[in-house]
Amino acid sequence: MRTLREYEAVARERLDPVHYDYFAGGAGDEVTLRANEASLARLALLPRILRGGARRELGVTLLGTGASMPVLVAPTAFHRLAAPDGERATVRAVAAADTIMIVSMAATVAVEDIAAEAPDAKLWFQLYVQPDLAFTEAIVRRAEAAGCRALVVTVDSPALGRRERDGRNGFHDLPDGLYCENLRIGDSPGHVRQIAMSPEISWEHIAWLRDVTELPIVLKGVLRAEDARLAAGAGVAGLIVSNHGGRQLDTVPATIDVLPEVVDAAGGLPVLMDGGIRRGTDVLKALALGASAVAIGRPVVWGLAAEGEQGVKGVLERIRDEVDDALVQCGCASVRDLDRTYVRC
Ligand SMILES: Cc1cc2nc3c(=O)[nH]c(=O)nc-3n(C[C@H](O)[C@H](O)[C@H](O)COP(=O)(O)O)c2cc1C
Ligand SMILES: CCCCC(=O)C(=O)O
Repeated sequence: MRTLREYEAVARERLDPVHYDYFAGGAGDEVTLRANEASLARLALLPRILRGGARRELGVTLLGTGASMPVLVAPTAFHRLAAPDGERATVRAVAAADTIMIVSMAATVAVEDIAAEAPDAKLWFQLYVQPDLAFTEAIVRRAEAAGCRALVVTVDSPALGRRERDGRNGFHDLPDGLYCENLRIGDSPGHVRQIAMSPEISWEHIAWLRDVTELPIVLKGVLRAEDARLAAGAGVAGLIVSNHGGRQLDTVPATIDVLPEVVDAAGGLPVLMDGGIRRGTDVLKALALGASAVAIGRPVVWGLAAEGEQGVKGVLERIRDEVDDALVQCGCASVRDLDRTYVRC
């Protein structure tokens, strides 16, 4: 497989079609799902000439965590549906690539076991704040104890998105034997249905979370400038511009289209972006428009389904090569050289 899209084609052949639809699908008419990739494709890169460097610097530091490239692994649920070792295979590949894995709260391997599988892996933990604060705090303590270095709080899910493919396929729960291991309490296994996506979660919960943990808090799912301003005022450490890969509210804008206004409102906080990143050129466009880094969701799942750990490694190395190629073609020696003049809107 030479490209991220080729990994998707192989994954599609290997996966149970019901599980493929869960991974691939979006909400409603999937307008936003398509828009993420389409808007990135529509932007043009404007390279400089007669400059650059013999070697490119791709590394970034995010909230004190170094990554060898500006491409992180977005939190995605249920990796054991894609490959038997699930998140264990993913974390080995992520550690080898020296980037950051954002572990999903809905992982099918416990965060402690993910951390133990690759002790030098750099992990952040994704959290859906639960109305049961004692339960939420217990999960935060587990993530801290496992060595996670940031909490990524998903704020675009006051309710689960309307995923019509899953409805048609009757996919509402994990098959027997697979559990949401981060929700396990004592001997009772964690079930997907236990994850509350609650419309009652508010800024007060973010303030509560700041009191509960020393970990930096990143809000994932920001699309509007005024929310970025509120976030900066609420003492969060970073933002992720995300529409959940088109899986929550359909017809919201493509993430790349709102990135600049969120960056301008974020008061200097690091802003990451995800949604539709499939090529090195997509990464450059997001960085040029102010992102500190991007994250990829589905391509990692496709690598995992196609070839397990090797497949995730393949996906990460191909996007790294493409970022390097796009930089050299743009006349840049470093990801830090990019600015808005490199993109024509
Ligand atoms: C199968 C799947 C599961 C996901 N699970 C989670 C999750 O558990 N928590 C979360 O915050 N986001 C979740 N997301 C959203 C991703 O973190 C990310 O925002 C999105 O996939 C980025 O778009 P991309 O798939 O086009 O790269 C999931 C996305 C997919 C495709
Ligand atoms: C209840 C788990 C939800 C995982 C998720 O966020 C997604 O499928 O997009």
